[in-house]
Amino acid sequence: MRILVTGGAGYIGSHAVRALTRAGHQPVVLDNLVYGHADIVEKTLKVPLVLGQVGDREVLEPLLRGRHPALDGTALEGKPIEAVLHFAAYAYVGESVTDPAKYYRNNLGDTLTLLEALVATERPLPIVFSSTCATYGIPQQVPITEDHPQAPINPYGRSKWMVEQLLTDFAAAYGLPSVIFRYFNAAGADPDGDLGEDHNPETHLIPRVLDTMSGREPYLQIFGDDYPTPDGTCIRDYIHVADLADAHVLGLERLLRLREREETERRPLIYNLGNGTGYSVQQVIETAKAVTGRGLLAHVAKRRDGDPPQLVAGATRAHQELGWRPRFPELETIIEHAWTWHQRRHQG
Ligand SMILES: NC(=O)c1ccc[n+]([C@@H]2O[C@H](COP(=O)([O-])OP(=O)(O)OC[C@H]3O[C@@H](n4cnc5c(N)ncnc54)[C@H](O)[C@@H]3O)[C@@H](O)[C@H]2O)c1
Ligand SMILES: O=c1ccn([C@@H]2O[C@H](COP(=O)(O)OP(=O)(O)O[C@H]3O[C@H](CO)[C@@H](O)[C@H](O)[C@H]3O)[C@@H](O)[C@H]2O)c(=O)[nH]1
Repeated sequence: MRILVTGGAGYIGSHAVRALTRAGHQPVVLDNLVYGHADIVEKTLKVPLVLGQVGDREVLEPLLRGRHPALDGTALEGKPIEAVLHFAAYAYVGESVTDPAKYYRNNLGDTLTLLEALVATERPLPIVFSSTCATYGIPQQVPITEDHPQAPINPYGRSKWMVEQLLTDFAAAYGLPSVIFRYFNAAGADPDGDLGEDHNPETHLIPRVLDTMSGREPYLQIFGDDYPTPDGTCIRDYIHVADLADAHVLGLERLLRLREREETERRPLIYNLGNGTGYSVQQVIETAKAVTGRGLLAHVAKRRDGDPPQLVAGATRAHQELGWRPRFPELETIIEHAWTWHQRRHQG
C-alpha cells in the first residue's frame, strides 16, 4: 500500500519508513526539511521525498491522489495514498515556551489542514499520529496508563493534546480512523547502523551523553539532582526507535483491517509506547560508560523548566491489542545501537 509519511526525513519517521518498506508497503515522505535529512530518504531509504509543508493544500491534495512529483523529479505514477503516518512536528519543549505561535501554527494548524484533506477524500484515509507522554504533564502516578488525566504543562505538549482532541472530534463526526501513539522517550538507532538520531540542536539526553564521551562536547549538564527519585535525577522510560517503528506498522495494519471489515470505531485507538521501566539520568550515564568504555565530565546544573520527575509507561494495551513486543527493551542495547550510529555518523 502507498503510505504517506509526514516528517519521514526526521529521526523516528525515517525508522518507520524502513519498517514500512520491510513490511511490503510503499512509503512516500513529505517533509519541509527544516529538521529532516533529504539524503537519508533518497539515498539510504531510497523512497520518494516530496519537499513541502504539511499545511500546504496545494502540495497535499495532488499528493494524496499520487499526482505530485517527488523532489528528484520522478512522478508518483498516479497511485493514490491509502493511509498516513503523521510524524511532522516541531518538538523542542523549551522553544515552545518562548515561541508558542510557531508550535501551534505548525503542530496544530498544519495538522488541521491535513485532517481536512483526509476527510475530503472519497473515504476518510486512516492516520497514525505521533503524540507524546508530555500530554500527561506531571503524572499523578506511575506507571502512566492511557486513561491517566492529561494536563500538559508546556505549549508543545498542549499542541499534541489539541491534535488528540481534533482526532476525537473528526472520528465522531466524519468517521476518520486514527491511532494515537503516546511515545515515551525515543532513543537508540537502527541496528543496521545506517539510520539514527541527528537533531540540530540536539537536546535529548542519550545523544548528548555520547557527544560528551566522544569529546564533541566538553561536559554534560545534569538538569537537577534534587528530584524526589532514589538518586535525585529525573527518571524516564527509554524506548528503542526501531520498536516504535514496528508499533507503527502494527497500528496502521490494525486500522486498515478494521476499515476493510467496516468495523472502524468512531473514536481514536490510543496506545502508550514505552518499556515500562524507568532509568534516572545518573543510571543512563553509568550504562553509557559501561557500553562505550568511555568516561565523561558531568556537572549538576539547575532543573530544566517543565521536566516531570518521573515518566514511565504502562503499555500493556499495545501488547494486548496490537501484539506489539519491543525487540530491544534493554537500555544497554538502546545505548549500544546509538553509539554505533554516533561513531559511524561522525566518521562521515
Ligand atoms: N523524539 C522523541 O523522544 C519523541 C517523543 C514523543 C513524541 N515525539 C514526536 O514524534 C515525532 C517525530 O519526532 P522526531 O524526534 O523524529 O523529530 P524530528 O525533528 O527528527 O522529525 C520531524 C520531521 O518533521 C519535519 N517537519 C516538521 N514540521 C513539518 C511540517 N509542518 N511540514 C513538513 N515537515 C515538517 C522536520 O523537518 C523533521 O524532518 C514528532 O511529532 C514528535 O513530536 C518524539
Ligand atoms: O543534557 C541533558 C539533557 C537531558 N537531561 C535530562 O534527561 C532527561 C531526559 O531528557 P530528554 O532526553 O531531553 O527527553 P525529555 O525531555 O524527557 O523528552 C520530552 O521531550 C520530547 C520532545 O523532544 C517529548 O516528545 C517527550 O515526550 C518528552 O518526554 C530529562 O530529565 C532531562 O532533564 C539532562 O540532564 N541533561
